[in-house]
Amino acid sequence: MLGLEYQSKRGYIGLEYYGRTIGIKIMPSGIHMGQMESVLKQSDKQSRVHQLEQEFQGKMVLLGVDDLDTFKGVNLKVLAMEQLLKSHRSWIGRAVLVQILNPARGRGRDVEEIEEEIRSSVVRINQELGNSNYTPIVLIDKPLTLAEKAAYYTISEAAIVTAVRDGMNLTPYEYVVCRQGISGSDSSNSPQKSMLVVSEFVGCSPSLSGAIRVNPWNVESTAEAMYEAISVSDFEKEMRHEKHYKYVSTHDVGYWSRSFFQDLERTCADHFRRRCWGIGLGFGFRVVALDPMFRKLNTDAIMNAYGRAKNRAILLDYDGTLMPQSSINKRPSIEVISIVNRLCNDPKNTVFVVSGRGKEDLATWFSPCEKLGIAAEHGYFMRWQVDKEWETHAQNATFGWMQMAEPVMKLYTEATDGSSIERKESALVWHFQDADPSFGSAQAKEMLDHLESVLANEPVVVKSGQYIVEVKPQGVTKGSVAEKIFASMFKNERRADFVLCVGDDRSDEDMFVMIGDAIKAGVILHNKSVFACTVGQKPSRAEYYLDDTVEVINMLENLGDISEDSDTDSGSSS
Ligand SMILES: O=P(O)(O)OC[C@H]1O[C@H](O[C@H]2O[C@H](CO)[C@@H](O)[C@H](O)[C@H]2O)[C@H](O)[C@@H](O)[C@@H]1O
Repeated sequence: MLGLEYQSKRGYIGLEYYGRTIGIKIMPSGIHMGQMESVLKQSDKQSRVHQLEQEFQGKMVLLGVDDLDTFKGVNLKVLAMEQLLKSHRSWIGRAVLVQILNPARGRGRDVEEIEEEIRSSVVRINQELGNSNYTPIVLIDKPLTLAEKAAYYTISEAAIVTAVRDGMNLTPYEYVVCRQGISGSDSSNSPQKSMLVVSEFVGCSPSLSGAIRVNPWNVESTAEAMYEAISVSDFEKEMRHEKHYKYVSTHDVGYWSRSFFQDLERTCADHFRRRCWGIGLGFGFRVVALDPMFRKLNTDAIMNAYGRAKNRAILLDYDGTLMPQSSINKRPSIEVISIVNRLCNDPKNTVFVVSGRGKEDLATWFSPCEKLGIAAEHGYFMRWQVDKEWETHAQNATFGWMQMAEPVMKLYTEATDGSSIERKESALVWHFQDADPSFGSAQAKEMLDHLESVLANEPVVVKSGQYIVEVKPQGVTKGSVAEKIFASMFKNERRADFVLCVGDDRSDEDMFVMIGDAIKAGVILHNKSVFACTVGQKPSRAEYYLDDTVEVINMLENLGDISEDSDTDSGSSS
């Protein structure tokens, strides 16, 4: 949604946005039941009902209540009424459309034109199909009180809403409540009837499952729906009314406001313990929420813990962690190779580079680091050290989905100058780092949605990363890499008592989450020497951050020095 990460929570959608969860839920507002009931009790409403019952005696009234504007589809409704009478001539003289036109909220040529159009249709139809005793369409274009409108609702057999675009539109709700009447009155003891014909383009339409739904642009089918509404059996009218009244009366504004406050409390429960920072200017201004425990990684603290530990797990992401994102040459520098080697050569250490990159590049680049473990393609391939075989995540995985994903990526590549496709053994990646930034990210959001729908039934996930959209097999995450490393150390009686995990992007968050799970499961000794660290200050599951790759390299260099010193010490003492 909007290219942002979201989860389906219980009954609503939770958007993850700069460290906060934004809850999104459809709440079809509803009416104020108390207000409606007090209107129904008004004496002038009752007397107006009696007058209208006499005025329309022997007639079946279909009712429209709309504002005078271009979107309400009033003329379409009038034309549908004409069609109903022409197709079912037995209703001529018996069916009447009463159309209440609330005064326009503004004036302008479009309003004048639509008003003129409605009037001339009504005059023409009434002349053609009416007579001195029968007016097929009654247009009421003066302001009415709610009590007067309630009287019209009460005497009408069906309410017709044919808007071509609208918001919620509570006319059908008001109609249903008026047809029910007041509890305790004589009429409310006998079963009530009501029928609704509602445009599919109106907000309330999905909530009224007993309504006859129409596309108002289709005049013939709207006419048939209006005919059905007045001619079905009384029993069916009662059943539909009962269903609607039950929903409308229980889901009023009070219900939805209580529901809203419950959701608000649940969604924000966690926000109170976060620290919020305003960053950026103008349209770029954002509120970022960070955990109060989120802090800069202290070099002394990690060096002390490192020095004390006996079994260390060190998991390092590559791009954005060991390698600056801006670097053109992506090969690790001699300095990085030397630091990684120093860490690997310490027998207390299990060191892994955990990356989304392919295994050939990583193996070539880190070939001087013989004891380094490599997890490539987010862990689809893992190798414990240079002289060991590559392990594959799933032996019998199928990749037929690539033939579905690639044409979609090609479409976006053709339309987005500077973008390209990377084919890995287990994944396909669309890159847009060299495209226009805003167009590239807009295309990426659209493509992500497109791929998710095309691949909905395939065993893959579609993820966005640093200027990439990637399709990869389900279950392949850096989190499962971390899990395997901790489990293997535990099995070999080398349970980790020091964990350093550094990464910069979304895929690395899976490792941070897994570390928490491993602590709970006891696979890692305790959490005093656990350093989950993201690169850059941003919402993260990591407790620590370092500002950039330079700080990461400096910190690793310090740890490498400790290992080298202890190696020298043990060498000299032997
Ligand atoms: O897990 P990482 O080590 O962070 O790797 C993730 C992706 O790295 C590569 O993409 C990145 O580098 C590209 C330039 O070489 C750049 O265009 C892109 O924006 C970066 O995300 C790699 O190509 C991807 O397959 C990895 O998933």
